[in-house]
Amino acid sequence: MPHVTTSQTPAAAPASPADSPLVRAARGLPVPHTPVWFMRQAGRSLPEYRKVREGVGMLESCRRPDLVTEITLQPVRRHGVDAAIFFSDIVVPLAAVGIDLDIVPGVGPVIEQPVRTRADLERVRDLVPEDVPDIAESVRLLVAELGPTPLIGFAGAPFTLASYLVEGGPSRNHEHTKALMYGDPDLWHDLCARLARVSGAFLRVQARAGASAVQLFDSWAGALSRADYLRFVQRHSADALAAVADLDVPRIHFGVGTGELLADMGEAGADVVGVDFRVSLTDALARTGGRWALQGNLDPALLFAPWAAVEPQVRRIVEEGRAAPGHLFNLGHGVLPDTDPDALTRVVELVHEVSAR
Ligand SMILES: Cc1c2[nH]c(c1CCC(=O)O)Cc1[nH]c(c(CCC(=O)O)c1C)Cc1[nH]c(c(CCC(=O)O)c1C)Cc1[nH]c(c(C)c1CCC(=O)O)C2
Repeated sequence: MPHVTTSQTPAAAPASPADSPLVRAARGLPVPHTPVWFMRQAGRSLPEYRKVREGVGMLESCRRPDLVTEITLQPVRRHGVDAAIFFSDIVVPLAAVGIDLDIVPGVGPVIEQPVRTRADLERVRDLVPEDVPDIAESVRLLVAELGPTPLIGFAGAPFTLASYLVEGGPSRNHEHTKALMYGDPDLWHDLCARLARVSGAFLRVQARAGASAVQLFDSWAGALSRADYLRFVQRHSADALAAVADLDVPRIHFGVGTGELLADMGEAGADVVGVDFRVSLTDALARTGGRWALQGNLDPALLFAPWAAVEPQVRRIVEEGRAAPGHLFNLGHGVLPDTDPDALTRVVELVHEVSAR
C-alpha cells in the first residue's frame, strides 16, 4: 500500500471502503486524515431523523430497510463523517430470536419477562440469518449507496445484553445480574455463551452483507471489577468477536467507564479499543501498550459548551491520537439527544483540517 501523500486532502475520496481512512486507521496504516464518526450519530439530534420516525416505533423502524437506510445515511450526508453506523439497536437480535421486549422512549429496552432461571434460558435461542433477512438487505442497500464510505455494523456484547435480560431493563447497579453471576456461575456462563452466539451471528450477518468494520458495544462493562470482567465476561466477548475473525473486518470493542479494562478488552480480540471520556488517549495508550488502535474520546456533554471551549479539546484529542498506532476520532459515548447538530459538523471539519497530512 503506497504511503498516502499530502496532496490527498480530506475531500479526496478513497477508492473503496477497504481503503478508507477509517478502515486503514483501524488497521494501524497511514491515513490522509484522522477518520471521525460519532456513536449515535443517527438519531434524535437530527430533525430529519425525528421527521421520518414520526409515528413509527423504534423496533419497527429497525426492521424496515427503507427507514434503516435513510436514517443511517442522514448523518453521513449532513456531517461528512468518515463512516456510517448501521441504524439498529443492541436488542434487535434478541427480539429477532423471539424475546418479548420493547424499546420505550426515554427509558430504553424493557424485557417483558426477565431471564433469571435455567428454564428462562431456553428463550435465548441461536440466531440464524433467516431470522433477519431485512438486516442483510438493509446492509446491501447501504453499501451500494455509500460507495467508498465504510459501513460499521455492530452488536451488543454478552454482558451488556445479559444485564438488560436479567434486570428486565436499564439498571444503575446491575444487582440481579451480579447476583446471578455469583450465585449460579454455570447458569451465567451458559447465558453468556448463548448471547455470544446471538451477538456473533448478528455481526456476521452484517459483515457478510458488506459492512466494512464492526463494533461490539459493552456499554455497561464498566460496572465490573477487573477480576469479575476476566472471570465472567471476557471469554464471551472474545467468542462474539471471533465470529467474524475470518471476514477481514476490523473489530472495535467499546465500553463506558472501562478505563481499567482497556487492555483486557483489546485482548478479547479487537483491532481497536474504544475509550470513553474519563481516560485521556495518552493514558489509554500507556495502558494498552500501543497494541491496538484507539477510538475516542470527546465528552459528548462538551458539545453543549461554546465552540471556543470545544475547539481546543478537539485539537488536543487529535494530537494525543497521533501517538497511537491508529486513531478513530469519536465521542467518549453516544451523541446526546439535544445536541446541536451543527456542533457535530464543526467537529468533523476541524478533525479533518487539523489532522490532514
Ligand atoms: C446500551 C445501548 C442500547 N442501544 C445501543 C447501545 C450501545 C451504545 C450505548 O452505550 O449507548 C446501540 C445503539 N442504539 C442505536 C444505535 C444506532 C446507530 C448510531 O449509533 O447512530 C446504536 C449503535 C439507536 C437507538 N437506540 C435507541 C434510540 C432512541 C429511540 C428513539 O429514537 O425513539 C436510538 C436512536 C433506544 C435505546 N436503546 C438503548 C438505550 C439505552 C436507548 C435509549 C433510550 C432513550 O433514551 O429513549 C440500548
